[in-house]
Amino acid sequence: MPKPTDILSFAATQLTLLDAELQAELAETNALLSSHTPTTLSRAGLAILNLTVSSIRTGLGGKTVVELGLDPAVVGKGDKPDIPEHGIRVGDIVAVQDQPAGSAKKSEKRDLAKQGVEGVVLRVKRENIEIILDKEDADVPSGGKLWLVKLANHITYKRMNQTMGNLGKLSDQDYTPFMRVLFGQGSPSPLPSDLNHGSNPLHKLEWNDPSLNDSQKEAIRFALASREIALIHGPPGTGKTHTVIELILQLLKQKLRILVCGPSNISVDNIVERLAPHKVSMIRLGHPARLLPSVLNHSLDVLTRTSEAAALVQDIRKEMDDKQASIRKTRNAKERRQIYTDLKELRKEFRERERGCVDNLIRGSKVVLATLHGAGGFHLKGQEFDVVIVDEASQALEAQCWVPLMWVKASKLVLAGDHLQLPPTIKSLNSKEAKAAKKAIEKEDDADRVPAGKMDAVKPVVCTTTLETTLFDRLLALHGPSIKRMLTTQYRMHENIMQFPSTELYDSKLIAADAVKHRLLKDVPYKVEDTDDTREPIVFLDTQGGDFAEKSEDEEIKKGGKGMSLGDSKSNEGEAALVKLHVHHLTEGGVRAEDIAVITPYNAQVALLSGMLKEAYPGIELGSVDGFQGREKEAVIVSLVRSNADGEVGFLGEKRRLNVAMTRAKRHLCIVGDSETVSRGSRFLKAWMDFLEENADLRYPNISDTYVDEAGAG
Ligand SMILES: Nc1ncnc2c1ncn2[C@@H]1O[C@H](COP(=O)(O)OP(=O)(O)OP(=O)(O)O)[C@@H](O)[C@H]1O
Repeated sequence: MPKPTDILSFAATQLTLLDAELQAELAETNALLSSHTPTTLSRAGLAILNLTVSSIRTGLGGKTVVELGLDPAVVGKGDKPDIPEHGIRVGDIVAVQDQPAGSAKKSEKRDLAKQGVEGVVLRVKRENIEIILDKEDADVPSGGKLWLVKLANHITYKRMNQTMGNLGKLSDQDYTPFMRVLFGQGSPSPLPSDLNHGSNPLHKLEWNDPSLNDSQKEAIRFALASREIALIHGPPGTGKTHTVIELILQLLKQKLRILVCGPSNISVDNIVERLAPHKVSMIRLGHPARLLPSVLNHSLDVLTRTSEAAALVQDIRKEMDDKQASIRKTRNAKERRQIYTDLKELRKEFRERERGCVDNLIRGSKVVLATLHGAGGFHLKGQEFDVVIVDEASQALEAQCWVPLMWVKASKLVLAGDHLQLPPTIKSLNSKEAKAAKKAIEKEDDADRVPAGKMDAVKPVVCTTTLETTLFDRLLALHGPSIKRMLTTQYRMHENIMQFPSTELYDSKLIAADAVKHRLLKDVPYKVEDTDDTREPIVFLDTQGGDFAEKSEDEEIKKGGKGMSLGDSKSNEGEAALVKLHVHHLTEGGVRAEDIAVITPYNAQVALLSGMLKEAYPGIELGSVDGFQGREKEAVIVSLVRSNADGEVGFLGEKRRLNVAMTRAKRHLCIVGDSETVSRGSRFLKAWMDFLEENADLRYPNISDTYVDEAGAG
């Protein structure tokens, strides 16, 4: 019997864990801000110096938008006023402050982090950057030079916290039967007994895409027939989004109203783009600056401007802009106060009119799309949907999934994802709260342990969660595999590349589509020579023997938003040289650098490789395994890095990370690693090394090869 999850204690645990996660993120940002000078932060891409306000206007929701550009005093004569390269992106939370002197002491800087105004980056252009301010009456520092600095993103936490807070306030009679199923207090309604037979009406569906494969069709029928929950399990390259699109079209044929969400803007935009050719009446919520240009025509903002009611809203917007402009000209405190009062009134009026206009638009749409977080905006409060679909569901925190579920009225949920790839990144994994939650889970597991050999008959049960447990994981654990259907034909990898992950992780169920199963690099649709490398789907450069030892390094702050983490990382120079050599061989054979990706679990190795490869091969893509999830390339080289006498594998011990690493390549996968060290890491790693030994083109490079060929390798 599945053990039901106590909803109140679930909400309380989530709140504690979310708070620990926020604290971890704040601590990381504070450590950065307090221990580095503004110049270092700017070099690391986390701050922009020497700015001034170039204009202030009213944006969506009546919020103040400040545009910042480079201070003309720092722009050389005849130079373009372009902002130097930085890693601040749309959606980032930033503070705008008077710029501290370059020599400011650490403690002064720490205080500064609390001054100035905070806001969200709305638009990033070469010459300026726009920020929506959080507080309506915030006074932007003016006069001297300003700087802008990236802060921890606490806004997403706020919404998740509110959601979990609201969940925790419900009483027993508030729980709908749908919610009870989500917490195992009820079982999903039984499926029609003839679902798998031709007699069921769902077998007479007219498909919009006749090329759907059988597992995709079965998943769609299953999702249509399920009353409360359906999980669509899409291993790498199996057309998960393809299936979701067809599902949406079928639901629309049944005249149902659908809310489609994903954890990121890109996951949602991807669906909008693929639905657009089907002429679906849909609306995409979310700020236009965060949406892909191709999606804008479906965005609420653009539709609001082009609809009839829009004119009324525009009038007020103009009046507010004029008032904003006048504040800056006024020095008189009394006048300024009056203007703020007027603005407040106008803002109220603006919101009311805007709400009316927006409400009409949204209520008229059969498909509404938003990020999970965005679905919690006031626009959707209490609206009714027949089905909520979450794509990339295993990339979302459970609390994130509850944002739409608590906010709109819905009675059915479809999750599409792959719980065997990486879950969302968690920073507080080792916090006190996270450890306590893990312990509680282990205790539950122990209580449920069954005699060996009977395991299959028992469903795993997870009543307590860590932040890493996604809703997808928890539902699967709660109700067992009968609530999911797996897509089994993959359209990405050569069959040899697919084989190991299929056997080890997907019950040997994956099948390579005919179009891809024998594709090699030498067959790409441009001229590539037939070489020892281009004719091999898998190459293993085994560095065993101890000559290619790893190195530990303290990671410096890196350029760009994602590289904020400080701490211990690993690199391996010998492996990096082998990677370079392999890239050299591939490109010599005619493979374009743009068709090659080099990935590795360690940031220090990314940095090392970047220094060695970027200049010689500008088109090549380099990055962490985690950052490459969801992507694919013709040729992928994976540098495993770990090589030590103790068999320490750290990060590599995570199966889901390895799964991502080994399933990105379409035609050629080259693994560079030390089989001796790696195979000691886990049973899974041992099995992988054995598989490579038998099935890959196995090579034992010599450290001296890397010196000789280095010279010739560009
Ligand atoms: N039935 C099908 N017939 C032919 N090609 C298909 C079919 N289904 C999916 N594909 C192709 O497979 C590829 C992957 O599809 P899609 O982008 O939907 O995958 P996904 O599973 O969402 O991706 P990921 O593996 O990154 O999660 C696409 O190129 C798509 O056109």
